Amino acid sequence: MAAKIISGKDIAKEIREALKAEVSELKEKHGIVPGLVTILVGDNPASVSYVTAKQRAAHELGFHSIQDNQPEDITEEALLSLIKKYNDDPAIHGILVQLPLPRHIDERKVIYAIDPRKDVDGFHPVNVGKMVIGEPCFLPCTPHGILVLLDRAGVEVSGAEAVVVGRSNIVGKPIANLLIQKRKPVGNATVTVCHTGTKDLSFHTRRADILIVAAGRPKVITADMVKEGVVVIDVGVNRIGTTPEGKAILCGDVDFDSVKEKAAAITPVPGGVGPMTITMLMKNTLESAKMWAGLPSEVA
Ligand SMILES: Nc1nc(=O)c2c([nH]1)NC[C@@H]1CN(c3ccc(C(=O)N[C@@H](CCC(=O)O)C(=O)O)cc3)C=[N+]21
Repeated sequence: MAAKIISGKDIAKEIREALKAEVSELKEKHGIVPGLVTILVGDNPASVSYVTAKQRAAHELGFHSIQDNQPEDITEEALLSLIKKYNDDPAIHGILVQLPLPRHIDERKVIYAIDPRKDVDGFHPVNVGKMVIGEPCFLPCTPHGILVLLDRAGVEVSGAEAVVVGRSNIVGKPIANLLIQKRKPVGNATVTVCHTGTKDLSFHTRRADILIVAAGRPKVITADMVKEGVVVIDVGVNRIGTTPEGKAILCGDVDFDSVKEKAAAITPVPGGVGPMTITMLMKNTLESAKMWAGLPSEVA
């Protein structure tokens, strides 16, 4: 069986159209413009390209958006006071500090410094805690995007065996948590969480009806490790080379070419989860703007 390709790119485009309409309505009816600041420390090429994509999306939706570039050697103290400035800025509803940060800066301190009501990444412990107990909050963008992808692709999640490979704070842990919740439309799965050190990884992955891979290693999941008819969500973004024109060559954590022959559905890399991550950042920022204005919102 050749898999249905779940195009995150197309689904993201549809959702952004809907968000755009909502942004204009918010502007017309209430005079509110969602505001997003993305803070980039240094000039790591991958980080620059992600932040640029986020800013482009924000512009396209009609957000007030600020790209705040800081030098690699900014002190932790200066970065923390910059965050405080945006915490206190009423035109800003979402603050994103691009990770990873240089080694001399404590990421924990930075995440704790962001006002949880502007934490559109969903990384602050207040939001992580609310997510775990099922309260309205900012969901982390990648797991949030995966929920939407599964919903839009019509995947039956309730009662399914979902296997997550990877246990990071930004993908593995939160997606496993969300999938076990009594949550509609996507939830009520039976979840196993593995990682690259799991004994007999393929014993687990072969049981999966839904396989979510965020291992951070190129092509760790091969065709022999999955069952016929599985739905595969590939979260990996690995740069494995450069084209003669100087563009990065990307691949996922799944060996797409072989796995697609056995899967019922699969997300590609690029064009799968990545565009959804950015779209959910926009969604969270819009919901934040509504919350700050005292309007009904999904995050409060
Ligand atoms: N505070 C913070 N929040 C983040 O959300 C965050 C972060 N730091 N640090 C890095 C990771 C990574 N991430 C991606 C977003 C979009 C694509 C994406 O759109 N990828 C395109 C390809 C992009 C390309 O060509 O490089 C695709 O898969 O089609 C990928 C990765 C967000 N992250």
